Amino acid sequence: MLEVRNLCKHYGGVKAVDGASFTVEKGSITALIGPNGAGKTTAFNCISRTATPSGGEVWLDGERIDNLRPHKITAKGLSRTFQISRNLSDMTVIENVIVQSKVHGFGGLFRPAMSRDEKDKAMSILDFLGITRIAFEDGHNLSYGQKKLMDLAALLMSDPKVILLDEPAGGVNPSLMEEIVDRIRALNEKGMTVLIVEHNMDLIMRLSHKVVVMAQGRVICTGTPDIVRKDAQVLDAYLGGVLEEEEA
Ligand SMILES: Nc1ncnc2c1ncn2[C@@H]1O[C@H](COP(=O)(O)OP(=O)(O)OP(=O)(O)O)[C@@H](O)[C@H]1O
Repeated sequence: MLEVRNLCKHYGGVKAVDGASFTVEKGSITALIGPNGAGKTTAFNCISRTATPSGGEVWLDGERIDNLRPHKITAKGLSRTFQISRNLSDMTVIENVIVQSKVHGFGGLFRPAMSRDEKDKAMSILDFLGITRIAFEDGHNLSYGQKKLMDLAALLMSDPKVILLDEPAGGVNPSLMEEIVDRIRALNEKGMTVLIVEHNMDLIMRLSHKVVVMAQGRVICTGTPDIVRKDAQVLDAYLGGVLEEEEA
């Protein structure tokens, strides 16, 4: 469904992404993992076109999308969240959800005129995510985890086919993390394809069907969580320390 071919992004002399290729199969939960600075977020930025790739191609459902503007990519069915919540704190949750979905997070200096349909849709998404109780809370009253759920709600407003989640459980308390995992799984069961960047190995190993490991801008291993866990190169580059810590 999503195919990344030889993707490159250079910042001056820094090869943030250096010829990365991988695919995300339709209906899968695919994880993109790797040590800090491996190029995961940059790859996300290039796929969603919030950064311009220096080279390579991105294909969605057989159509090349790396030359499209971000809102066109959203319209084709690909949406993403950001590592840092883009919460517009002077608005309520429901306003945030609607505004973010309209302006892709780069505007929103006004209170939105919300149509009845938009409100109904936003409320049903908040209901699905289990957060209707905070629909009319001000953004600045939310916990970090609730903001993550709000971002997820905003992303679902565009009816995406594939979603890119950048550290959805980062900094979230364990019980809310379980809720987020549960909701991602429920979305996937409804047919949503998911690409996820996350540092929490336990979450990745439980949730994903396939894992793509990046290091220094390149893909060094791809496989099921079990295969990736045992790959010598991955252990060497990254997982060794993490898994040894977990097993200790
Ligand atoms: N705008 C930028 N300008 C210059 N260098 C950048 C920029 N964005 C990223 N980099 C560099 O590119 C490399 C990859 O960064 P990136 O944030 O994509 O890694 P990551 O795998 O997402 O890391 P983390 O897990 O810490 O979020 C790093 O060396 C980073 O310093």
